[in-house]
Amino acid sequence: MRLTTEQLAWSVHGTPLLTDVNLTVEPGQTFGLVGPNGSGKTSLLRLLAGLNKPKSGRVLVDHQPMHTLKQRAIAQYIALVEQQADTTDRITVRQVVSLGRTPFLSALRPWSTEDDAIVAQALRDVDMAHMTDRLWHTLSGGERQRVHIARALAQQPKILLLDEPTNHLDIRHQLSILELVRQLPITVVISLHDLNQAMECDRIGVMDSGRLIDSGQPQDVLTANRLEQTFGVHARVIDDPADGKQIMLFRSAI
Ligand SMILES: Nc1ncnc2c1ncn2[C@@H]1O[C@H](COP(=O)(O)OP(=O)(O)OP(=O)(O)O)[C@@H](O)[C@H]1O
Repeated sequence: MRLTTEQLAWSVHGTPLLTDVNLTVEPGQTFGLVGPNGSGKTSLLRLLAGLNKPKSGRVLVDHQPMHTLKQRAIAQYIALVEQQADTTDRITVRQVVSLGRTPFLSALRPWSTEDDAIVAQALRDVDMAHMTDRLWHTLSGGERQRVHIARALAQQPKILLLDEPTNHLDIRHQLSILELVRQLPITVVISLHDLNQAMECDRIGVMDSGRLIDSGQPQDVLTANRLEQTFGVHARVIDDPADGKQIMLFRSAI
C-alpha cells in the first residue's frame, strides 16, 4: 500500500509540533525517518498510524483518506511498534503476540490453527520462540522489544510503522530485525537514530523542528553537510573498500 501525507500539521495546546509534512512512501518501500531528538519522528508515526488526528492536512492510505477508514480497517492495514509500549497485566509472550490477530477475529471468524501458526512464525522471526510461555514482566528490555515487533508481524499489516525498533537490542538482533524488516514485501516506515543503519533503507526522510526538510536516496540525503547542519556533528562519509557502501564516521559534536 502507498502511504502519503499532504500538508500534514499537528499541534498540542496551540504549539505546532509538525508543520507541512508532505511525504510519499511507495508500496513495498522501506522509508527511514531520521532526525535529532524532539524533531517530530514519533509524532509523525502516530499520525501515520491514525492514533493522533491531524490539525490540518491528511494521511492517505493508497488513495483513501485515513479519516474515512473504519478503525478495524486501519488496524488490519497498519501496525505500529511504539518506543515505550508497556503493560502491567500478567500476560505471557504468546498472549501479547496473539493480540496482533485481534483485528481479524469476529464471531464468524474465531481463533483458528492458522492464527496459532502466524503467531508461532512471528515469534520465530524475532528469535523469541523459546520464550513463548514466559510472563511479559520477566522479560528484558530487548526481549520486550522483540515481542512487540512479533505482535506487529502477527498482524500481517500492509504498512508497518516502527519507532526506533532497535533501541534496546544487542547488535546481532539489531541487524537481524532490520534485515527482516527490509525483506518484508510491505510498506515500512522506520525511525532510526543509527544513521549508518538508516543508509540501508530504500529512501530516507530528515525531520528537523517538526518539518520534513529533506528526503531521497540515503547517500544523497545523509551528506557531511547535512550531518553538520541538522545533527550538529562533524563527520566524514567514506566508501567501504569491501563493497563501496557509504559509511559515516562521526568525529565530534559541534
Ligand atoms: N503530547 C505532547 N504534548 C506536548 N509536547 C509534545 C507531545 N508530544 C510530543 N511533544 C513534543 O513534540 C516534539 C517532538 O516530539 P517527538 O516525540 O515526535 O520527537 P522525536 O523526533 O520522536 O524525538 P526522539 O528522537 O527524542 O524520540 C518534542 O519537543 C516533544 O517534547
